[in-house]
Amino acid sequence: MTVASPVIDVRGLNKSFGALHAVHDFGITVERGRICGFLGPNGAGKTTTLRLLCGLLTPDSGEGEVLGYNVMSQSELIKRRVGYMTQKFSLYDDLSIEQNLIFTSRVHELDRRAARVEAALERLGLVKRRRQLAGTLSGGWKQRLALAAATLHEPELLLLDEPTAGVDPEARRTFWDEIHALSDEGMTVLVSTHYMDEAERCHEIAYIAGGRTLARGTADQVIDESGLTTFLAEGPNVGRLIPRLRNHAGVEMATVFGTTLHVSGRDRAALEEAIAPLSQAPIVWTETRPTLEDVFIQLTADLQREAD
Ligand SMILES: Nc1ncnc2c1ncn2[C@@H]1O[C@H](COP(=O)(O)OP(=O)(O)OP(=O)(O)O)[C@@H](O)[C@H]1O
Repeated sequence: MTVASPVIDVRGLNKSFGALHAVHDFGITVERGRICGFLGPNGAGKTTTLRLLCGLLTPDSGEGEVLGYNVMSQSELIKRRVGYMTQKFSLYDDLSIEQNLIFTSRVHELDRRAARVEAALERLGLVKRRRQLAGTLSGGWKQRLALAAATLHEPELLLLDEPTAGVDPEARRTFWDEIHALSDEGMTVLVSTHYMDEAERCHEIAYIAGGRTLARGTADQVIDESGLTTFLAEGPNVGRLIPRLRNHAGVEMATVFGTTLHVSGRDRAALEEAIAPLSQAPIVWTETRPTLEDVFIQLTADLQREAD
């Protein structure tokens, strides 16, 4: 692999479990040092896609390379060069932080074990807690320990499956600072998440639903390409407008966010027609840039309509 080659360059990946086609024609190119976020509803196929890319599952069909190795035939070589953090905490509750890291380094038969463990403890701010049992750590610290374990062998590609699910905002921010620090050093990161703020912290995102990639690009590109227009209503009890909007042609989504109502659709004229009769004081309407969440709700609704 030359320096300029993408770390991931795959096309047409498919994976079925019996009759369930979990991943349809998945393709992606990710350059070195990029953080790529996978978003999508539960059961969309994000975990399966991550597993296809790190060599834990072999695609039924497809082609391409991960870290310069053939994704169909060299999964063993890929597996050894990636770090994978699963959804479940998979370390030992009854071992200390340090013992867990030593154990992981032995399982992977790493060289320079003591130095690697020490560096990981320092990097993730775990030195003071090194003797604390993993089972007694809070969610955020557990995730940092899991990240330390997943990066101990200095992988070139890191796959994180919902790494911050259930972790408080402060710990999530610290975790993301660490992901960005790794990326700045050249680590390529694929991360699945349900959090919109995390999607915005990725260099690029892929939105997956029903096993298909429905949108791909930077957050701005995904918003621009959605073709959505969004109006925002502010005023007392804006939620009461929803029943009058939902069945109106042109209104594809009407959802309350806090004290504001977001109304979106792709047909601007029809949307303006829908809100016109509701534009009376004290309700104030303004046009706003659609958020990623607006776009994702829209994409999932499209898929649902197709399925019905
Ligand atoms: N080993 C397996 N055997 C059978 N079905 C599976 C297997 N792994 C995943 N599936 C199914 O494939 C589909 C995609 O699952 P996957 O875990 O990839 O989705 P996901 O997007 O990661 O979901 P979540 O956000 O809930 O983690 C689901 O319907 C799931 O039940």
